[in-house]
Amino acid sequence: MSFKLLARSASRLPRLALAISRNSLPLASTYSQHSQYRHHSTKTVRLTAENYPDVKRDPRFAHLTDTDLAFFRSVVGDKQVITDSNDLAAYNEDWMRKYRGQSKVVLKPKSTSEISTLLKYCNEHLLAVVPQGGNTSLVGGSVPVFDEVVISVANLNRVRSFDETSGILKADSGVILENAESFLAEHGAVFPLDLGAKGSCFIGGNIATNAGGLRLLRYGSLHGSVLGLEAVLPDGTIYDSMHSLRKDNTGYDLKQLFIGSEGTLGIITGISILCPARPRSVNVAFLGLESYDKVRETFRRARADLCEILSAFEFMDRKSQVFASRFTGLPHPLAGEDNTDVPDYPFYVLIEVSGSNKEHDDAKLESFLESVMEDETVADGTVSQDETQLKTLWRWRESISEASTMFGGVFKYDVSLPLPKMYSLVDSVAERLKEKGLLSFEDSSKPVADAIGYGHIGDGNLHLNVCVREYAKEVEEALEPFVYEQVQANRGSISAEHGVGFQKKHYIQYSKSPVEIQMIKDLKKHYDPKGIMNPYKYI
Ligand SMILES: O=C(O)CC[C@@H](O)C(=O)O
Ligand SMILES: [Zn+2]
Repeated sequence: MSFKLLARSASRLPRLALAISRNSLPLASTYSQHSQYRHHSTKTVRLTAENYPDVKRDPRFAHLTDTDLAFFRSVVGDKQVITDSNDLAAYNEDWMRKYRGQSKVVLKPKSTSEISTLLKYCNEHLLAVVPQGGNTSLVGGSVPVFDEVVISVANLNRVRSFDETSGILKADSGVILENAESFLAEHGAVFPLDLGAKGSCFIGGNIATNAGGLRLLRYGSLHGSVLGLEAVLPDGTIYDSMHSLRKDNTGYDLKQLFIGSEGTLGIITGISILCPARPRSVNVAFLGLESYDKVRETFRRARADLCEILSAFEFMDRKSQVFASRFTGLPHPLAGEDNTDVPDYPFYVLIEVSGSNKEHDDAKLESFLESVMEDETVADGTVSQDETQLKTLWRWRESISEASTMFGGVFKYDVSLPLPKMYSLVDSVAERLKEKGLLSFEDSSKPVADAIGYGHIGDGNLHLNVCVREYAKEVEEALEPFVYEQVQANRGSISAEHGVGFQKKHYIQYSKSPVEIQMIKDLKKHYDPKGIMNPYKYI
């Protein structure tokens, strides 16, 4: 496969800049020769409860009994009650192998009414509950901390209806995002959310965590797209607002309470969501840039010049691309024939445009790229020529999250920051870890291998991944609350899109005022007075 390289002639484009920033790492090819990469090491799991002696099991909660199990079996059937310790492992542990709970039972109901019966029982018998979707949380939000009962919505996986005129999809919460997307593709529509974990995450979990993803820039947040919900409250009451209404101005918009509630107010069982028409032409450009300021300038120009066809604007730092290269094994998109002449820019940008007229959209993208390369805002780039290339270019962005676990583990920070300050957080964190003698790529006796930055620059959202060889407590202490203090000082948010979960439970005050925290606690107390829903997390 060969990509169309944008003009590399001297007249329109500076020569490939192989000079690297001061903090540079070896080039991708050299870097990948290091032997310290370990795919999904099994040695680094952190046992949540053991490592957090200040987090205690709430003594008000009951312990699971045989009577409870017999009741659960009578509701959902024997097969949907999982108690075998081997089978439980996948539900107790998150995909980063960072958090692990000790639940003794997973329930897999098949309907909203079964969930209602189960929750009513758990509430009456003071059994704490963790709702679980695809278990792709990045903040330890979807696994138990102690022995909570896991209620999985995996068996609620039907599309209920799709109205092609209005674009409204109604579906169970356990539909996998990618399946929803494929279904909609057949009907000329698109799900207004896309993210790297689409093959595993559930749309109900996306809503419970208010996932942001790769195209928020185009489609806005789920707070705008979700038109209605069905959810079961902790006492078993079914809240049904599965409307098809774009406009409903009758006071409090209660469904919003569940969007981003992280399973603390009930279990979402159904969603009604507005799905835009599927763009007929989509194109992606992958660019190399010489500074973060140039990344920002390119974004400013993209917004102004590409206007309504701009559908994603993502940025990746050099180190994140080194990781992606190693992880995917793909030839670099900006490399020469046979993957020679591998470029080495401190920053890369992925721009997606989508619209309804290919000729028009291509011409617009081309003239934008010509203009940013003409004045050397962008140093180098390539544009996809077909869908395969488009997907390959996206891999350079989408694979980073998983690639960041290659050394064994990762501390993930997902913050909103004003654009001018955004990247300096990555530098200051790396410096701090070095000063403390914790970071070295070369020296494998150090717990931290590297700190990388990438994210949805179009949404002001930075992903800072601190890639570790082990989940050492001293690393966590060097990072927290340091990262959150920096974010607060710049009036950012400690969670742009991943949520609070277990990881940020003690830090919510860095983003919410005492009045807001009190209002949240009041709501929680009102709807979940016994506190059974996803305890030890969020608030
Ligand atoms: O793993 C991360 O830190 C980011 C995951 C996801 O939000 C992404 O944008 O790729
Ligand atoms: Zn993200």
